[in-house]
Amino acid sequence: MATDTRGLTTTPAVRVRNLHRSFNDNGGVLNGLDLDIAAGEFVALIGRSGTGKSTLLRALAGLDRDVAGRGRITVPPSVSVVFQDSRLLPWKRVLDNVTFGLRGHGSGERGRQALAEVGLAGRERAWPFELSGGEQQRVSLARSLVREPQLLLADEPFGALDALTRIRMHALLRQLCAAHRPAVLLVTHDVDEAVVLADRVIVLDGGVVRADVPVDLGTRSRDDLRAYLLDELGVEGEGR
Ligand SMILES: Nc1ncnc2c1ncn2[C@@H]1O[C@H](COP(=O)(O)OP(=O)(O)OP(=O)(O)O)[C@@H](O)[C@H]1O
Repeated sequence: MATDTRGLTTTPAVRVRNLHRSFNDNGGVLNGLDLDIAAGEFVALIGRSGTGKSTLLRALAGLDRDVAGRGRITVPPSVSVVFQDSRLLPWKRVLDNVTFGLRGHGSGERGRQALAEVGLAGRERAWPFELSGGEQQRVSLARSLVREPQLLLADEPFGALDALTRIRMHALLRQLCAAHRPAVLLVTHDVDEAVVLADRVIVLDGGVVRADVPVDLGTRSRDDLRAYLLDELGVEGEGR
């Protein structure tokens, strides 16, 4: 059981217990992983290349049903996923991409609102190819958030963007999460991104959680946290 800021017991939005995943006989990728994410909590997941970050995210998204493994996963009913590429449908206009699959009255208006929230008011009738990479990721975020997910899974969503656009997208994601309060699991290679965005940073290694570090800037500076996490990742010369 997780506890909230008042110390009260809360049911986590995400609960993973003893999760195992393997792709061949060379050993497991996930080896008994446990993880809780509270409702509204923003967790960043870092780890060296090939440690199983995407494997974990896909397991939470239910996108790995054919993969060998066991363990218990509980996620909320409403889950959205954002990937590094925006995965927009090229034959649909921006608004239709956002509202695709949405049912019910007023979905067009909800889509328009979501586009306004990500700074794309007026681009509803554009085609995806007319947008920049950053704008396409904004549409992808709008498409996720219009569904009001209780859990947002993001796999390197800003990995393909230039540094300035990334910074803008960080601000946007923070703003969207403050407004909608989904639980978030963000997979990233970027320790700075993790520290800037997350309430908690998890380091994956050997198929389990190696470190679970709250981002509490009252007790620790961002630089200190960054150095600590780089140490945990085994990045020589960058640690404390
Ligand atoms: N569909 C698959 N079939 C076989 N092996 C796979 C498959 N998906 C992942 N793997 C293997 O599982 C391991 C973990 O992969 P995963 O993509 O989860 O790592 P990651 O931490 O997200 O890596 P990166 O940071 O490089 O994106 C890797 O060794 C990878 O080769």
